[in-house]
Amino acid sequence: MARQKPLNLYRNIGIIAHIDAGKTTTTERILYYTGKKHQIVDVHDTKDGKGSTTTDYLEQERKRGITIQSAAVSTEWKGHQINVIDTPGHVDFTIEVNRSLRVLDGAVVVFDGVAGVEPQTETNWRLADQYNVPRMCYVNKMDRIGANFKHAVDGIKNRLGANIVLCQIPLGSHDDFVGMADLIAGVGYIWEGSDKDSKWETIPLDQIANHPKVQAFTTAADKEWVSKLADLRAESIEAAVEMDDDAMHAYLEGNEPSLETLKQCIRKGCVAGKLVPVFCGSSYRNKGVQQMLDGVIDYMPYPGENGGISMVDEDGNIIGEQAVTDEAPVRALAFKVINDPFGTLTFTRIYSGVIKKGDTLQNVTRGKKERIGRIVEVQANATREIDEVRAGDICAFVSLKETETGDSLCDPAHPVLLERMRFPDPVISVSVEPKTRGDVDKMSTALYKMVKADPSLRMEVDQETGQTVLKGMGELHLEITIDRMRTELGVDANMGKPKVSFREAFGGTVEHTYTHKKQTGGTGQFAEVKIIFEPGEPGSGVVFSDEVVGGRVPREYIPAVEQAITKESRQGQVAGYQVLDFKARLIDGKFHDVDSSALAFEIATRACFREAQRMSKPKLLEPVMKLEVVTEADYLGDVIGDMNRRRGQITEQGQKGPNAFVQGFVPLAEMFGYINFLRSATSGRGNFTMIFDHYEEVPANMVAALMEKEAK
Ligand SMILES: Nc1nc2c(ncn2[C@@H]2O[C@H](COP(=O)(O)OP(=O)(O)OP(=O)(O)O)[C@@H](O)[C@H]2O)c(=O)[nH]1
Repeated sequence: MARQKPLNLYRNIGIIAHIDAGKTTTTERILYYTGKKHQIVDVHDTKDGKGSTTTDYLEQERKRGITIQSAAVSTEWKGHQINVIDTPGHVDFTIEVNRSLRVLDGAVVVFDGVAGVEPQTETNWRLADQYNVPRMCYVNKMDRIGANFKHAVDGIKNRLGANIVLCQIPLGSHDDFVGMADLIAGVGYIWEGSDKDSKWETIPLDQIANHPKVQAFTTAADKEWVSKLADLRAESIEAAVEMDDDAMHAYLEGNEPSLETLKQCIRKGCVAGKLVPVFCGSSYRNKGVQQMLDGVIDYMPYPGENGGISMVDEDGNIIGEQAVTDEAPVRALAFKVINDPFGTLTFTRIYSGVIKKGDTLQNVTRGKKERIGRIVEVQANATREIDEVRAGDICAFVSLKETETGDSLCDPAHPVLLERMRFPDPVISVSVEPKTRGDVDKMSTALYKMVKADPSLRMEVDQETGQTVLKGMGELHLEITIDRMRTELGVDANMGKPKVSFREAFGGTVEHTYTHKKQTGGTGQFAEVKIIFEPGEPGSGVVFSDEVVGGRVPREYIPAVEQAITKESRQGQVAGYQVLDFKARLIDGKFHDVDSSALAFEIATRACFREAQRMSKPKLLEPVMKLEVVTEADYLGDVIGDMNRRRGQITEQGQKGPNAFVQGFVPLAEMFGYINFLRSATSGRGNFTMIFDHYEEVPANMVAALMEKEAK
């Protein structure tokens, strides 16, 4: 079958934001207006158990009202196929945002019009920078009391550093939110009828100020925006034409660009990541969503418009780029695995080629064959079976056996690895045990499934105690995993006290020689290694270099040395935590024709590592979290005092809408149960967000006390 829809009529977009900014509501409205859903269901309703929003379908999500899993939904708008990924806002689920961004072509970043830029928006924005994802902004909740478009836009410019073009500005705020000015088209939209109607009257820009609904504005700030409309439009035109030399010249010669030219200029800048169009609305009141969808079509890239996907070798070095086209061998990336009552769904992004039902693909990451049985497209209310998928598509394969998140699926005749997703290491761990003794095996099978679906989870068995240990990105992340295991897989488990995942580092550069010699009759063991260990930059990982000359350590033993360093670095000398970021340079060594072996070199290297790390005055590192607390101003003093007691470092404080906020860094070890403190200190009115930021050295005088606390 030939391609039904040209690639330029596709948009694969993500909706990303801070918790509660309104992603789920916005996605629901998108599905409603694009005709895939016939009734508006609100997140409020679901919390009361009255309805069910499409993308929030897990029981925990309904209970907690937060979106844990990002689900891909396909829909259509004005002849375009739009695949939307609703990503979770909660900080513990950054991983979900991370992997969605990897496979998206563009993102709509949703802001709460009252709160503006929030910590998770910042984190997600930086992730989108890393993956070069073009973005547009949608300032939602303009109907809320305290909504402040200027505050949101200033945050986008100053805190996120975005070069923006205002495509729309709201006309009024809170109860006065009566419409929007479209600065690109040069018109105003004034809402008519009730919220449910979502109808509007279109009027010329210069008549907006005279409209009776605008004349009735009650606040000076709302009136001021309207008085500046002509200037704002001129600014937007300038920001647009700056993206294109021809348009800029024509504009400088006094020719007003056409609407078409303006849109092309903004599209060019947006696709290249140089310009961020800004929209506004109130999803809850059905205002602005259709215009925002038009913006998605006008400004978000189609698959391949921004280049293809990088192909890499085993070490992750880029070896080429695969363009997005049907005419190349199949290259696809599995980005999410969901255990669903109907079987496992493996969400996959197809970059090139055509995959048909019944095809066999090569899972290049695991070196296994994978047969494609059923292929489905997930729509608002149902899954639709399809026979084939092509370059640019996002779909789910049902019941794949071997594939995990991040794996590359390819034409078996042309296997190649696609650029990997990067996942952070867990920062917190808990012991878990089944509620019923007989459920031990069932629990480890269930945990294995959870870990397979979520690359930011790890499961280990503690060698000393035999306990099963689950590691993740935060307390809530682990709690929800255990909860999901109960509801989805029927295994009930208890969690122990959460523990911090500390790390270790070399304190300085050490050159050390170790000789392993053993002679107990028969063949002996002999190996000598001389290694320089150097601390590396944060995030540089473990780097090994073989700098031996003249065959003083024979080539066949070098892999044993490298592996020994990796193994030994998992258990450092301060307190048995993983040693991060160092370079190990093997510079010399000795061997013996008869007595040397890979094992002897492994033993020598491991001992060399242990002694060298101890000699280097090693450091203990702890995860440090970025914390933001928003509360009524009266409580701010107590919150700050408490942050200081928790070894916190305040970086910023100020006003956010009607509330005060404080931001800073606090060690995770001091943050367990923080929610309880905050509730009582602020009479339940304070909110916080906490995101892992970096590892930092534990002050020497704290090491013993911390280790003692951990041991309890
Ligand atoms: N006043 C107002 N409330 C809104 C608007 N959009 C969403 N909300 C409300 O804000 C709350 C959060 O909305 P959600 O859509 O669940 O937000 P979310 O960003 O998906 O949240 P998570 O999935 O938990 O990250 C809900 O109570 C919504 O009804 C809006 O435009 N105006």
